[in-house]
Amino acid sequence: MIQFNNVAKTFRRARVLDGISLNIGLGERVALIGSNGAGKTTLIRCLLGEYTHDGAVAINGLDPRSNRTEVLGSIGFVPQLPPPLKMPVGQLIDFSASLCGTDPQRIHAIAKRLGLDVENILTRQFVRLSGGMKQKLLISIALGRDAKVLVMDEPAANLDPEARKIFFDLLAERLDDATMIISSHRLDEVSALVNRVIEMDMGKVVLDDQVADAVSMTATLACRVVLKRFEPAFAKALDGWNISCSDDSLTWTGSIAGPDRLRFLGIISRYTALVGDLSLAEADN
Ligand SMILES: Nc1ncnc2c1ncn2[C@@H]1O[C@H](COP(=O)(O)OP(=O)(O)OP(=O)(O)O)[C@@H](O)[C@H]1O
Repeated sequence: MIQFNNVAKTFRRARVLDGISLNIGLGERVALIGSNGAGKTTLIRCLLGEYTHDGAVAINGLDPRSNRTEVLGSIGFVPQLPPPLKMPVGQLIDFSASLCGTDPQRIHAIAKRLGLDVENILTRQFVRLSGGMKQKLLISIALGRDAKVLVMDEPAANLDPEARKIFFDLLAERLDDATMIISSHRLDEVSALVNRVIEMDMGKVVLDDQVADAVSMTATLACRVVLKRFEPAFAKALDGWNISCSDDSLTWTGSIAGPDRLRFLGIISRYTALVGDLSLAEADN
């Protein structure tokens, strides 16, 4: 579905992509990870047909630079930095919907599921929304259409846990009909969403790993943490998670979205000395 064949890109004299060859098939969900400056965004920009480069890129056999309209019509893209658009939200939705031939109401419906009530902000300039609101709207625009390829740069970074859970559900609904590339600095943020991890460093692919596809994206885990003693910092760290404590603040119970399992355990691991007992069990949805 997506092919990079010996792709190289040089800015001035710096070689930013250094012979990237990858084949990404239908149904693959790729975490594109790597440190700052590794070349992730540049690779994505080549896929979107924005840069000239050496080597070849193809989506369904089409070169994105010479078939930009057709290729962009098949890609839902959530950029790393929201564009500084002054356009009002309602107009932005209508404009985006008309570009990719979808019904604006599909975008409204996804935004609503993510907790963004678009009807109340139709006349507000996009640039004046909060970071999380912008991200929800960009995700809604990317998912509110029949895109065969979803390309997302740190898509869940600004979302609260509730919106993240809904975002994972929305992606789960697209597993059979879309290929996903999710760029991130941190594997723990995206690990449960993906079935392949590609790590870049200094313009090269340094790791390309198929990963176990065991955690269902829609699973909910019942969670229970028993503390040996209470620390206010622990309560603060769990602020925003769907978890609450007993009267003595020692027993914490709640539910965790399946794909958030690793992120949650990462937080708990900072308080290992406090934890007397911990359980996470898959519950029926
Ligand atoms: N338009 C440009 N002109 C010159 N250099 C550029 C340009 N775009 C990117 N670079 C350089 O290319 C290298 C790779 O940048 P890129 O944005 O692709 O990395 P990245 O892996 O996405 O990093 P981050 O995680 O910080 O977003 C960096 O050294 C960057 O400075």
